[in-house]
Amino acid sequence: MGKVAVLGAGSWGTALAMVLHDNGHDVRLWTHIESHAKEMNETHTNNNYLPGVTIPAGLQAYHDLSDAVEQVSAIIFVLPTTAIRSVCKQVGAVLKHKVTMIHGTKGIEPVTFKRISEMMEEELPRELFEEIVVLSGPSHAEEVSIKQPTTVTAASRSKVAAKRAQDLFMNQHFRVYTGTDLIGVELGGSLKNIIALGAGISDGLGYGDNAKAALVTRGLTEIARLGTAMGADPLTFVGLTGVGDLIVTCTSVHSRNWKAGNLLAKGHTLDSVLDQMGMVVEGVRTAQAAYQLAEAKGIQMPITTGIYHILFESAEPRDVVDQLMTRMRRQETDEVHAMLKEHYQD
Ligand SMILES: NC(=O)C1=CN([C@@H]2O[C@H](COP(=O)(O)OP(=O)(O)OC[C@H]3O[C@@H](n4cnc5c(N)ncnc54)[C@H](OP(=O)(O)O)[C@@H]3O)[C@@H](O)[C@H]2O)C=CC1
Ligand SMILES: O=C(CO)COP(=O)(O)O
Repeated sequence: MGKVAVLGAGSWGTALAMVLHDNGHDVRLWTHIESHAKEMNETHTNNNYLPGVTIPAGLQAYHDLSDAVEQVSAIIFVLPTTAIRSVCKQVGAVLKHKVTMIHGTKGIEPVTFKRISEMMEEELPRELFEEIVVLSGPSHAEEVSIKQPTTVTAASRSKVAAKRAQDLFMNQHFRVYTGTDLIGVELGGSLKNIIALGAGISDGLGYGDNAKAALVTRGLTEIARLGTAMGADPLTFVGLTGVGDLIVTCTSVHSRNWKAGNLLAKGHTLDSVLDQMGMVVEGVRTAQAAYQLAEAKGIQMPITTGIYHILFESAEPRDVVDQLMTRMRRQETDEVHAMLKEHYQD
């Protein structure tokens, strides 16, 4: 078992570091805040991000990035999307050898429309890695940190790199599949956060299970519509990192995106919601990116568009629901369903 670094000591970085520690790795959990590293090492807790969870004594928090990445065989980026570019630059300045680069971040950059692995490829010196791996799936940190059964997928263009990530993380509580559809896995994990904001809004408005099931199902259709236009395999969206993650994020009490949507529906402003959350709510910026991307590509994403209007143009949630319900009459299936049908007929 070797040395590995987890960059980002929020809820997900801490939970993933605990999985790696359980698997016998020498884990360095890096935070950009010195007092945070000190507090975690002294108290074995991370109360702002994973309250009530004890961090094992052998799992060390680091503040010095060059110490954290020294001699590691793998680096796992578990940061908000907004921090990926700057932390990659910092890693590029201190890392001296090739490693397996993995990330667990779920977002798309507005304006550039870049996925996380694309940003990493742009910012990290090419000689430091071969192919990037994304680790994604229905996996809330709160459950992973207490060893509740969880399944995820490690996807990379390189089967060898995906297998390396599987070997690092897999254990009896944390089951890791491999895959090669990097684009589909990254997009599914990012776009589902927008729909989860919608599920929180729907629940906050007092709508019931029928509305939520409709959001999940029609949300999946528009995720797959954009995803396939971006080069993803449509089948990925019916797997763990597509519908699986969509279900958990739209229904779990742990979801940050669901909670944020719920508060918005109850009349809180976006700024006050983001202040209250104290953790990253990726769906907000991803809604901006997906809305811009759908407009640029002429792709129909009515739910995403409605949520964008609520977030950034002060639209009333109830009016958005009315608009969605009274859109032009359509048939249910479209080109994404046709692609799936073709696949299953093969
Ligand atoms: N939470 C979960 O259950 C899951 C989350 N994810 C994804 O993982 C990613 C991280 O999420 P999560 O752990 O929940 O986020 P949190 O908000 O819990 O933690 C984010 C961490 O990143 C740090 N950070 C913020 N900006 C920077 C920066 N510029 N440089 C260095 N560190 C920085 C924060 O530090 P500070 O304390 O200073 O803010 C904090 O330690 C997101 O993309 C999320 O969607 C994926 C699966 C599950
Ligand atoms: O991606 C997640 C679960 O798989 C986490 O979602 P939230 O950020 O909404 O909590």
